[in-house]
Amino acid sequence: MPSIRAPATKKATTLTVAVKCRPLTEKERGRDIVRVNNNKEVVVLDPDLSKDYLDRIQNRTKERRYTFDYAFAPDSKNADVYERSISSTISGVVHGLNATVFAYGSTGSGKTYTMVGTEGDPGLMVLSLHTIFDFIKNDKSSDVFEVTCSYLEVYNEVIYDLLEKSSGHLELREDPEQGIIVAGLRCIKVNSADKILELLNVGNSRRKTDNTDANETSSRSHAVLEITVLRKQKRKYRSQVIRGKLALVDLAGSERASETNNGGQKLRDGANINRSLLALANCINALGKQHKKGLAYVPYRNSKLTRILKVGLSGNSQTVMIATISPADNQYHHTVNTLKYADRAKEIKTHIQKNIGTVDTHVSDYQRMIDSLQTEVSQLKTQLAEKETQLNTKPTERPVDDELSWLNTLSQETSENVQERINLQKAVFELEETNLRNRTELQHLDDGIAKQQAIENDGTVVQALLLRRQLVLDNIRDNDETGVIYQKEIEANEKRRCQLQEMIDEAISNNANKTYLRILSQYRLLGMTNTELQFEMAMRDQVIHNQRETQRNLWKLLMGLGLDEKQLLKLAAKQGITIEDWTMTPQLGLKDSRKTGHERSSHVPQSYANPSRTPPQNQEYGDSAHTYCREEHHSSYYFMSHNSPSTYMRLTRSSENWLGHGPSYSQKDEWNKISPGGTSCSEDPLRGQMMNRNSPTTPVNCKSIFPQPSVINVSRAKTNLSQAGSSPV
Ligand SMILES: Nc1ncnc2c1ncn2[C@@H]1O[C@H](COP(=O)(O)OP(=O)(O)OP(=O)(O)O)[C@@H](O)[C@H]1O
Repeated sequence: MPSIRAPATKKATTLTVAVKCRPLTEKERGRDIVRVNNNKEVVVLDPDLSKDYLDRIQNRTKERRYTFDYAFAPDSKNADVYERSISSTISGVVHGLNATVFAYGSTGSGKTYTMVGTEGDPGLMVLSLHTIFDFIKNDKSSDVFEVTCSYLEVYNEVIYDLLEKSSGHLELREDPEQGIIVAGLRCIKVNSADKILELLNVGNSRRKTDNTDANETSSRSHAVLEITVLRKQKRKYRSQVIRGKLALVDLAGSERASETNNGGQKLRDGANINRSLLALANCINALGKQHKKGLAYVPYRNSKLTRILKVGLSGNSQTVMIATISPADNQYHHTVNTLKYADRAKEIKTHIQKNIGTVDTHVSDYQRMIDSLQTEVSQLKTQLAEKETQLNTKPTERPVDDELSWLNTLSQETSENVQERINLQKAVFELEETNLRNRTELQHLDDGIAKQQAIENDGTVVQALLLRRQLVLDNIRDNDETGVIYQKEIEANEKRRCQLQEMIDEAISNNANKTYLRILSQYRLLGMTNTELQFEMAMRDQVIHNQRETQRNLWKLLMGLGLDEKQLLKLAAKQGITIEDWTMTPQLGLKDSRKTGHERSSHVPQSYANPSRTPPQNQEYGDSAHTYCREEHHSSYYFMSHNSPSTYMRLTRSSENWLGHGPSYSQKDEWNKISPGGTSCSEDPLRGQMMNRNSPTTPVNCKSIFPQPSVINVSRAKTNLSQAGSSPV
């Protein structure tokens, strides 16, 4: 019997921001200039004591005041921070929700102290782990839990596994289900908090730290501890798996070269740390701006750190930012800077939903292909490394030093060139996707303005719409400017690629180290094929996304009919359909950490089956009018407006398919697409593929049937890609 699953509810939530001020350390002889009021307000006094009364009342003081969800004075313990600001978030992880906690602040402000802590004052990582295992221990259901953990660091834009003794460089990969993941990262099964703490200690001892003027044990890398809780539930028809993830992030501290007195490697580390923190700050800026201005492009791709934090910043995650500050007067600028970003982060919205899969959920074919390609790429990399060692050790084969270093440079540059290309190309697609949405909104606004002008007397609504229109136009312009920069970078990358290819070709024809060069060529080629496949997958993601959206809409429609649960189940049974997860659907079981006391129990109602209850609101299903949940199609660049009239068209058509009537060809042109080869096609929601209309079991190449603007983008991208990767170098 076919079955449909009630959609997992989405809940829009804002980032929780807590500020923690550390005590003055013994070494610091300065003045304490930070005051915390009512556990919410942070006041930073003007460090310049010489300012007189007149300056102050004429507002010439540099005193600053900010309000946050929570603020903690220097005498607070880590346990206070934990209890008040994140404990409720952590408990959601056992119920299939994602959570991210990250500490942000300048060097020496207390991030590591807050996240890791000491024996007498255990940090948030330690306290969270205890909560998770306590929950599991006290769980009375028959569910089976499996907890795994990974621990990585990003140092100088390279990812290392902290749970591996001598970890190599790890790569980031985009997974349609899980978002960004780190390929090859070790995930260890654990059954107690103590075991994870042991691993945490081992990992911390491997972390890159250094003694700087600002901090004796300054972390020079960003560390991410990720705990995954799998909960297997036996259901009537099949097993269900709920997966919750908790990411705890200890960032490296921003610093000023002039203050740290660093030189050489330390200076370079500092520059890299600042670069990735700047990328994070830019993302926070853009996300904060989005709240006011709609769809601004968020440059996640500018650093590994921001790509790793992407889900925590805007996707399916309940996120807490702990901004750490020092109370010392000589840290005034750092403190105010941190507070400014924290203030902006308050505006960031994420969308949380349970991660539910079934045991028989199969990995898509595309994903398998990409996985195997990536394994091949990583094997080739190992071969390359081995070859390099041989070249170093075998005296008979050893080429002259010049050749060796030339080959090393070539290999390094080839690898960087491929990675850069992949990143740039995807960034351009994401940018185009953002602007496509902006243009759709612009179109709606123009229609709205025209309609409103015809009926309105005082023009207030028109004014508001015009204001919004201007903001959207600004966004489009900003994004276009960024796009031009990316295009130039792609051209430069392409030029470099040609140069590298020529160098390798020449070397092969000159009989240089052939095997090595062939491996290098192969590596390049596979890197590019990999990119192509990822794009194909992005298209597929979009089809899946649209299916989900249609299902969501169908569900909404069902709920809106006012039938009770029994009637609906009966109706479904008549059609031979089982409805799964009925009671679980509207329940996220999550508290809004921003509220306190009795206000906190903002649960979504248990069931909408009772007609007297409120039908689902937009927000609970992801604000369908203006909120676009990127986690569902994070790598996609096709967009169909959520609030356009076509939503209903899609629903009608798809519902017919769902009920087994087969596709209807009488719908609008939008759904009657013609591939360039002249084949008419329609989308099969069950297969998630476009099918040839004349032969409904024959899939049609997806890229040919999407709406016009996207088709243009893809062909251009495809051309670029084939130019870049079709011929082995
Ligand atoms: N709440 C606190 N109570 C007591 N000491 C603290 C507290 N927070 C931080 N410290 C002390 O301040 C110093 C700097 O803290 P920490 O190493 O955690 O800073 P950080 O922000 O992680 O720095 P970096 O970015 O350089 O790694 C340490 O000596 C730490 O013990």
